[in-house]
Amino acid sequence: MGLLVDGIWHDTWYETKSTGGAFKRSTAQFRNWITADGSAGPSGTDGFKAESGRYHLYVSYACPWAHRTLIFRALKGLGEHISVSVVHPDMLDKGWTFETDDAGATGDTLLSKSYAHQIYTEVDPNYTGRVTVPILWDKTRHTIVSNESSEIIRMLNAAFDGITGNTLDFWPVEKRDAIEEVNTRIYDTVNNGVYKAGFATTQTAYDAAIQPLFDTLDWLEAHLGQNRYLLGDTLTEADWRLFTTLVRFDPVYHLHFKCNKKRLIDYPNLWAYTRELYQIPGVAETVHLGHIVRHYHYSHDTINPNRILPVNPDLNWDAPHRRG
Ligand SMILES: N[C@@H](CCC(=O)N[C@@H](CS)C(=O)NCC(=O)O)C(=O)O
Repeated sequence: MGLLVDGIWHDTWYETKSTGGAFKRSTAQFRNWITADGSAGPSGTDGFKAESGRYHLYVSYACPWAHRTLIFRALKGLGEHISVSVVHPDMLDKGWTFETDDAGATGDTLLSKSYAHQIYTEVDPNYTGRVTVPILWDKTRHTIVSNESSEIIRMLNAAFDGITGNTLDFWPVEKRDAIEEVNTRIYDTVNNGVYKAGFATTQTAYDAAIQPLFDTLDWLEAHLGQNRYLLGDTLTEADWRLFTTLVRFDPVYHLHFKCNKKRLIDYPNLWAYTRELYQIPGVAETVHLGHIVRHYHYSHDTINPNRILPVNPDLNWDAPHRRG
């Protein structure tokens, strides 16, 4: 675990002293958008036109943010249009690596790098910042389009529709305000909330994260008792953003991040909802619990210094969900 400073890799854990033990996630720096005609998106520059075979995704199967992009690639029929490399689940002193000695870790099938930080310095030899996945790479311009998953999924949602003919819309215009509202609460208290609990280095910081997390899960349990999806009858990006955290909840966050007031399976509606999303064709193939469990427990030695992997209960993801 580390970061780049002026293009040089430094092996240091997250700094939490200056924030009273609280984990603060840094902001992604590459913020261009792929669009259907190559015009600029809401941020960044123009010139990233949707074209088959032009773009490459670097992901970790363990990472909930990268997982969103894999789900959109699958659901939007982009498998044959956007290639993928998968990092090794262990993120140790060199950060994400392209070692291949774990089933599913592909190596860097595009640029043949050894470490993900070399992809960042390929674009900016003086890059300063964290080296995160997902990374969306442009083979034509030899640069990073974006390293912000919330924006990558919105590009994949629409930019390639003219190429694929897939018009599924997970970010419908008329629901965008409502999606934003639910995303904000879920990001702060659930998606990032589990990290705030897990990476807290003081009791106060942990306590400040854990209550809002379970308050939101209790609210979601009630909400999903009345609604099939977060926004009612329409499946939207808000559901997929929640899903990648829920799928990791019992295998990892419950124990490793001390989010243990309740398990996912203690919430009947949330658990059935998670299974419904899991069972949508194409989604199960994006869920790699082996990488998920291995990554967190093996990589975060400040939390689990002996790197012992827990056995974990078997969850039946294929059990009928009986929703809808
Ligand atoms: N804002 C980013 C966050 C991505 C992120 O934090 N990814 C984690 C993996 S789950 C990572 O690569 N962390 C490495 C680090 O922080 O050094 C996004 O959503 O795309």
